[in-house]
Amino acid sequence: MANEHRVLLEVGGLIRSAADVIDGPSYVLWNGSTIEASGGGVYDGDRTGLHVVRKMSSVAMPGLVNTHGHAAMTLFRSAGDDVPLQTWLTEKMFPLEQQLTAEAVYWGTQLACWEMAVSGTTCFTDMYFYMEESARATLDSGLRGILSVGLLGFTEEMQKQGIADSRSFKAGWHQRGDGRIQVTLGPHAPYTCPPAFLEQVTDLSAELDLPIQIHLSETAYEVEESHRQHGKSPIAHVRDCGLFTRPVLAAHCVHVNAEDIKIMAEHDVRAAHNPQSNLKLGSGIAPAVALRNAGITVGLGTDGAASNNNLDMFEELRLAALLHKGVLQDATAVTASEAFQMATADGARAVFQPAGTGTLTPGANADVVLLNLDNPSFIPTYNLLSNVVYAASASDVTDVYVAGQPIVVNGEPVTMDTEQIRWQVRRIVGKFSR
Ligand SMILES: CSC[C@H]1O[C@@H](n2cnc3c(O)ncnc32)[C@H](O)[C@@H]1O
Ligand SMILES: [Zn+2]
Repeated sequence: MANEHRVLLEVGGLIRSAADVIDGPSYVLWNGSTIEASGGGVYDGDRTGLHVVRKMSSVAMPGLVNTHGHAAMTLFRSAGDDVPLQTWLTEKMFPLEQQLTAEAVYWGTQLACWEMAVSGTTCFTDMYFYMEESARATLDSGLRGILSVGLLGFTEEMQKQGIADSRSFKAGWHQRGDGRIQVTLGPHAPYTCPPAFLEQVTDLSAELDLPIQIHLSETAYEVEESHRQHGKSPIAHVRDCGLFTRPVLAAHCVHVNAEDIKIMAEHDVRAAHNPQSNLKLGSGIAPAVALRNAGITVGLGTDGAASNNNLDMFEELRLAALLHKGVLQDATAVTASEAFQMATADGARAVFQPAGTGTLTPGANADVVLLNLDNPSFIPTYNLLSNVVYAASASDVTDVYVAGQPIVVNGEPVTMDTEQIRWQVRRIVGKFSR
């Protein structure tokens, strides 16, 4: 009988990494959750006990990494459009979020996992409420989640509760699902977390050995207010609260100056670039090229579905490659290869994964996405990677594996009950008042 734990995937093309593309017969072999071998041509090792999956009309690529989001905000998709961030947050989202329940977050997160899986995302970050439910939904979906309790520090009671919830979230969930669930700390932003609270979060991060994710320098208003209140930029302010003594993923970084970029580079602060959300909220465009040129690891993200309004990383990948060409009037600003790197290996580094993650090379997680080479997006293929970045879309995704396990097969999610998700989300959302 075939050993189901060693899988040989035979494909018609292989993107092992942004720099290593094979347009022709190739293979990926994984053992359990880890890639054992990959390369061009026909696998010439011993085939005894291998489960062979032959998909010669597909190209295999590493799963996309969504470095910033709020999964259960799928519940609020299109519930607050065409307003700027502060209005969106305080007048639209906060009142809706008051009505959240544990059950709502479970089904909202399952909906996000469904949407992300079928569009080729295998790993995502989350910062939200009722995070035990987000973790449970993620675990059930089979995806990989880098999750944090969203911390708002408006009152001392909220701060105490947030610290306690983060502690118990780590105790209950960190490294569950063979490491698919990873807990981080999630102070929302410097404008919702006072300095003493950010210092406490920094200490907790060191004590629990957990990285931190935070929104930083998203709008011009945030930066102006930071100068008014603290006499410095949000980046300098959180640095002075000690945050950058710990591994930090900073979401947005739209309004950063040269000094901010220097501080981020010096402290190896990683950035999540969310071009669609920043455009939709009218926040601006992050200087992703300057950040990368300074040596900062930049990943791509969607942000929540209420500010995007979808979780499709193929759109972010394409937009990141196009946007900076236009802004800088330089067609070489972000190449297809650089955009792909941001959406995969750099994204994985941004969310604190070990080197090699986000590639299909030996030792990496078997997080694999297949795209249909028979679709128009791949005809013809002068440059396979260019087809993926500039022509492909989520509709080209046919199969998705996370940690070697099938999540989507022939376009159909196999770990999630989509009929149930659809029904539950419609039922739950029907009870919200707006
Ligand atoms: C405390 S849980 C997370 C919190 O963040 C809000 N949120 C979602 N997207 C953004 C964004 O782009 N900037 C700032 N805050 C955001 C979400 O509504 C939750 O309240
Ligand atoms: Zn966000």
